[in-house]
Amino acid sequence: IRNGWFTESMTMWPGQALTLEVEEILHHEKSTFQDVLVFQSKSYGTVLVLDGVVQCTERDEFTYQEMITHLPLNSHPNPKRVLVIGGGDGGVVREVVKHESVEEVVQCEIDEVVITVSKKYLPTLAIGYEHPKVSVHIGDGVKFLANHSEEFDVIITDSSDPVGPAEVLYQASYYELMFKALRPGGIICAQGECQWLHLPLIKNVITFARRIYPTVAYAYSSVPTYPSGQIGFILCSKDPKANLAEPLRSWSEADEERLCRYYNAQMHRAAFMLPQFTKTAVNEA
Ligand SMILES: NCCCN[C@H]1CC[C@H](N)CC1
Repeated sequence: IRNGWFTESMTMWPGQALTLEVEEILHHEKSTFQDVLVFQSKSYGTVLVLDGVVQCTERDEFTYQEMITHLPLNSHPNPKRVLVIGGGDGGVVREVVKHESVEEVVQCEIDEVVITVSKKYLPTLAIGYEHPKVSVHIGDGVKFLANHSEEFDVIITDSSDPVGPAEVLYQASYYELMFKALRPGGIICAQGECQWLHLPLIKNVITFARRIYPTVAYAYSSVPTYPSGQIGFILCSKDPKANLAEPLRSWSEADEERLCRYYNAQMHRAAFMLPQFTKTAVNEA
């Protein structure tokens, strides 16, 4: 942080950076896994940063949390048991419990410091932890999945970038583990990086995902404080006939208004409509 500004500049997105004006540093510590920083920004509310990378801000987190959750959940006919890998800030579990059909949400987060810090400084996200349907397991998602077979209807991988603790979550072996942990008809949704910055990575993940799952799709949404202002999602289904781009279930407009600020049935469909350069890359995968 220099003269009151925080800058996110990473080799993962060379030649560009995001800078946010800082009002106050709220917390800064090194956990076992990563550097954890929380600051009050001038215009984006409280900001969580891990190893120098913006994870979420109070102002725009809802776009990402709603889309990574409701794209898979509204693509499943009757989701009862949901697993969240990562998601330490609590935003995804806050969204999952909005689905009446869900009976249990299990979250596996490797770094307890992220949960503790989110409960203290990001209460509008960590509110998810207060719900009776939510149970939290502190540990490595890969190890957790290895001990669970055919248990979950939906698995959401709410991860940071493929550098550091989340690197293993972008490999074929991890997608095989999720496949094994899914019930028949199960769906996974993983943080899928950005079409402007990571097309080779996206192509690589889709290529191996297609060897494991019968249905694979890429979607994206607008998130101002993520690199290039967008983030993608990789969705896979065990159902060969699944059309992930068409919501199987949707709320009434009144419920959409009550429950979400970004997601609705139209945005669900729109998320899968890709610009030509991405569509070509995804089709070639
Ligand atoms: N719940 C927030 C999860 C973090 N999502 C990622 C953070 C880092 C970004 N470069 C990409 C999305």
